[in-house]
Amino acid sequence: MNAGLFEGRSADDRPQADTVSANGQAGGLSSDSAILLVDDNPAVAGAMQIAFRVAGRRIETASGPEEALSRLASRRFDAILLDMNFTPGQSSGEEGLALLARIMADDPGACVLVITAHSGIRIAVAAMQAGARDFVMKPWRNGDLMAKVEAAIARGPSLGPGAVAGMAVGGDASSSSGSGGAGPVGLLGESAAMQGLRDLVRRVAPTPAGVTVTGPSGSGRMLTALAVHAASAHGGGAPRRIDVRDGSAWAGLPQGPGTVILRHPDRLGEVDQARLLDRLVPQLRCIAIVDDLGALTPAMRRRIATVEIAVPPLAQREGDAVLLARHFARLAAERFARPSPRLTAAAEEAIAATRWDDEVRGLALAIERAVLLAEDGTIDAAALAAPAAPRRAEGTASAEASFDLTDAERAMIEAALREHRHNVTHAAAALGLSRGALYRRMARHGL
Ligand SMILES: Nc1ncnc2c1ncn2[C@@H]1O[C@H](COP(=O)(O)OP(=O)(O)OP(=O)(O)O)[C@@H](O)[C@H]1O
Repeated sequence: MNAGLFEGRSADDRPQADTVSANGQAGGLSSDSAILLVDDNPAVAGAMQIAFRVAGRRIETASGPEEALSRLASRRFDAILLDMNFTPGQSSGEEGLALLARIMADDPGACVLVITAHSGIRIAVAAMQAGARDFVMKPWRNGDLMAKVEAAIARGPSLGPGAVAGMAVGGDASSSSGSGGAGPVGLLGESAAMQGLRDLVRRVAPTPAGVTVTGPSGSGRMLTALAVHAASAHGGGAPRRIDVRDGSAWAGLPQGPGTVILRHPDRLGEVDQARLLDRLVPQLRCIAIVDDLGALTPAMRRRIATVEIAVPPLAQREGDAVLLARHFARLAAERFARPSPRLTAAAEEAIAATRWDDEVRGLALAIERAVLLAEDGTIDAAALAAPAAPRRAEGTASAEASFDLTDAERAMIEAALREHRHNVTHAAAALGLSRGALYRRMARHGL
């Protein structure tokens, strides 16, 4: 927040010769190094953007914690420059320290340099204790700034007090620098439910325990599974993902140490679950996404479901729908090369009040559509009410009556599954079917 730019425009404002190599790049920073600057002061952001661009670096900016976390959820940065105050009049550094704690908890390998005023040495020390790799004092000299960023990236993560052994995504500078590895996974949301979910992920991920991820479809189960993997000992590489309903995919099951994300083991019958179990070697860490824990055989449950992580439906995440909507709006604007749109207050109210079909995925789709259709960079409530895909009315005849029995059976099964939050055992009971019979019908309808 505090002002403070360059100490005048001198030769020092340019990167110093000893930090620039023959190809014009500063020392250890590659030309595709991406830096994230988190600062709400447009003058600081503008000055830093110029400084990094002159040095041939790419830099993105975020004006506060929400935007910073959104950007960090969509890509990995080689270094993060973090201002410590974002609210006018604030100088305690608490906002910056809170954001630093969140960044380090999500990714202990993150390379963070904090930006403080000269009077902020106490804050800088607290930040270093919390895992920051260095600090930059305002006003800064561009040569020093580049050298510090370069050195911090090259140094690699240290196991500071905030770091949990085994959780760091790789232990050296190269694996933390974003080019390789799966990188951290941003599970956004500030609701108590999401904070609890992230805590559980952090506690469970470093262990070899089998984890099942449950919750409604579209709520972020795969993202949660990826977050468990990213924060685990094998988090440096992409995990194998296998939909076990596809028998031919079983050949891809790792036969040694590693992690596999198994989709839908609960959709297999008992015999196939036993066969699958035989293929899961002891050193393999399993993270499974299931609709119905009760459909797992006891043996399968013991192997893959030591801990359950239940992803809460959006309706149970106070305030998160709007935050996610802004995140998806930013992502969509980037993807479609549009200016980042603003959501009106009415649009945000509508987003918070809507029960999103298909959960987070449904919200993302509505926002993407609205971004594409937005004409003046604004998304209002009407833009969100854009035509939804025609849905069969639940339990009633659709507008265009259909007497197709296959369609009717599928509609009833879908309705029962929705009603019982994809708990197959309960849905089967409601339909008067055995679980096996329901699974067979679900398979027939591709559900
Ligand atoms: N908390 C979150 N923060 C950011 N993005 C999210 C979050 N939760 C979900 N998403 C995004 O929403 C979309 C749907 O999430 P995901 O694929 O994880 O759902 P799912 O529950 O695994 O769905 P299904 O099992 O039906 O495939 C993805 O694009 C994901 O990145």
